[in-house]
Amino acid sequence: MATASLGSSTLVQSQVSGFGGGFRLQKQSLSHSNSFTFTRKKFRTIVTASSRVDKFSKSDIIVSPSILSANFAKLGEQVKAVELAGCDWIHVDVMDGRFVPNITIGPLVVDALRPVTDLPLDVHLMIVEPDQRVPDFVKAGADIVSVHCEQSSTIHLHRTVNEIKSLGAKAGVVLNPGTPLTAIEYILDVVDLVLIMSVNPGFGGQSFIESQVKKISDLRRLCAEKGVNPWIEVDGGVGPKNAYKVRHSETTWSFLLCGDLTLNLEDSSIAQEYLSCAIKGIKTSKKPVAVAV
Ligand SMILES: O=C(CO)[C@@H](O)[C@H](O)COP(=O)(O)O
Repeated sequence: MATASLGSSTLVQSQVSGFGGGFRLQKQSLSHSNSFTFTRKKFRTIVTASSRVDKFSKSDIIVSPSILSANFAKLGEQVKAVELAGCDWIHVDVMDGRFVPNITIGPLVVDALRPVTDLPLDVHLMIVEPDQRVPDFVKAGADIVSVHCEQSSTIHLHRTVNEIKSLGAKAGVVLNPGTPLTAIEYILDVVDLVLIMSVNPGFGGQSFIESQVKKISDLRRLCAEKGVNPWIEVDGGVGPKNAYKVRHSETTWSFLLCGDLTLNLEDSSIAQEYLSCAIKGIKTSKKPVAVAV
């Protein structure tokens, strides 16, 4: 079967070029005393998590495709393919089979992806007690770590958000479709990003929940009242046909649109074109105009 492969020479080249501002060479050891241990030691070019994200402007429309739909046997190649197709960040969906009914990946996969791309790794933790795992994900190379505000996931939200920031990553907070904005009112001043779930978390390929459009407008109003300007990310069921609903071009506030990009394309001849069109389609999505007949 043909794949969306871009070949290893492309990968190697992009590892030695394409870095932006300040980086340093550092021997890195990943270790944490949780249910698994990193023992791998290696030399790696380090770009700080914040500097990768700070290269983006809040007025940009950012497309952050989810790796959930990738062929995991070809993950590196497929991440490179979406990068070359023009995406901005890579969205990494981490699920534990407890907070959500699906199990995906852990820090080892983030660690494996880090040398593949210099795009920000935007890690969404759909797990119970994320504070237990945050250090592993940041050490593995996450640039943004987002945790759920629901108490069935994060017990001490303010503490966990501050923990993420103290480790040098950007901190995001996530709301399920049924969770009201009041749940994050008192941490809006400390978060870098708010992620509005426009599907119930756990699976790709679900339909966009329309009621979340109002929640996004209400969030923008709340942020304005509080004088804060976090990234606003909308995740689930977003594609070229409906992205305009969650993008508000009248302001300079950016919206990050995840999902709806099928990474798992098996035909390399159409994969790159398909991905480029999908990303462009999301960024330029417009409300259809009624035509008189
Ligand atoms: O976090 C999730 C689902 O829980 C999302 O990131 C989805 O993976 C987005 O995929 P589509 O809904 O666009 O297919």
